[in-house]
Amino acid sequence: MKIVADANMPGLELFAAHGQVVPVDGRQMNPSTVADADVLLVRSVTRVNAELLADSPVRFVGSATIGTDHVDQQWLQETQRAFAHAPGCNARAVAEYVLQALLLVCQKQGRAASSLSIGVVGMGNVGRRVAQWMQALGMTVRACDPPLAEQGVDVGYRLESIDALLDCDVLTLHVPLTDTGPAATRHLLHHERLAAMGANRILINTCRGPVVDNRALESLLREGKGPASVLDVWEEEPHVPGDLLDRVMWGSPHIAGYSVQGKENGTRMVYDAFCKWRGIVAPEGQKATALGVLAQDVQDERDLLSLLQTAYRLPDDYSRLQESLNEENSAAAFDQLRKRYPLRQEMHRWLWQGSAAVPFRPILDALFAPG
Ligand SMILES: NC(=O)c1ccc[n+]([C@@H]2O[C@H](COP(=O)([O-])OP(=O)(O)OC[C@H]3O[C@@H](n4cnc5c(N)ncnc54)[C@H](O)[C@@H]3O)[C@@H](O)[C@H]2O)c1
Ligand SMILES: O=C(O)[C@H](O)[C@H](O)COP(=O)(O)O
Repeated sequence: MKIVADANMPGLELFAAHGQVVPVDGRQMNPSTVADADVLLVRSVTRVNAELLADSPVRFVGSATIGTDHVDQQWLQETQRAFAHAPGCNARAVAEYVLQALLLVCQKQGRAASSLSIGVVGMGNVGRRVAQWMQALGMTVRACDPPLAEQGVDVGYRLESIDALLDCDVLTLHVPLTDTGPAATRHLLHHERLAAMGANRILINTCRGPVVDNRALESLLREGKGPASVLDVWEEEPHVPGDLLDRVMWGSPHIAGYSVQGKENGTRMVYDAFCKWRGIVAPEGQKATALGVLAQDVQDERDLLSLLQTAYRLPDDYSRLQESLNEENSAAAFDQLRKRYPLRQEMHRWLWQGSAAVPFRPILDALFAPG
């Protein structure tokens, strides 16, 4: 069996027991790369559709990602090709990123995050965790998810419209990128909505770049009328517009979900689906032991930010992304930042020891809860 895989997918050795694994640059995959492949394993940068696979014998496609906008699932189904992805694999990494982003902006603005309201747009795997953690921090949480509202799903919050949420102090986006249907999300945050948010609000986008109209955001920020923004994702990746990067508060190269555990979970979930597709029992994964102890007292939000930054520093990602724009080929530099991303552990991989002021206990419990 020939298994063509994105070379950036960790843990490919799991698949090596089942055939010949051929690692390929995800952006360079083309019909000839998959001409004699049985299995295709991708990440978000490979477009999987008829153009890539029509003449290929590939029968199983796995994407080690949460997002699936790069995959034409309908065509895969119509042509009887099995598909699996990794729902929720890196939700925790994204929630840690959002928490740090929020604390950084608040520290810079001299505000207490706990006193703010946050609108969570998209209450799936990531959005629900973010909502739970922000509530644990003491924020007022509001939520929006028209598809779940339509289905009558109870997510623990009253589901409001996106327009109703524009008066929240903070808006955080956790929707898939979609182009059709009443809940399509491309340019969900268009010029009018961004302008309605205004300069006193905070916008965090960790879902997909085109959910925010990047040009509208840049022009509003240039005029001093746009929300303080933290962007992990960009409308035309791997191209990042320098004028927008200069105007956001923090930015990063689509790495919010790039924790060690987020990536490992992604591969593992696709591997389990692959084994099921082949009718074999997947061997158990190894149980991880704690990495060590983080000893730090948490008396205020500054301490909480500093604790988070023992594991990961968003400002470092921002600096690296800014520097990458000086490279002759900044799009290739963007991909390299992602390919060579430093190992980043999720907080729950450590044991935390210290004293905490009462209001911070719920968020610390959530951050260090196993699983
Ligand atoms: N930056 C990163 O590294 C990173 C990491 C993980 C996920 N993501 C992105 O984040 C997205 C969300 O992840 P998830 O795991 O929560 O996905 P999910 O599928 O579990 O949840 C998405 C939710 O969005 C809702 N939704 C759809 N259209 C909506 C709309 N117009 N308004 C409000 N809600 C809407 C859906 O009903 C669903 O509940 C993914 O699709 C992916 O594109 C990015
Ligand atoms: O959808 C996802 O899971 C994330 O956006 C993921 O982290 C993207 O990473 P990539 O597949 O581009 O390496």
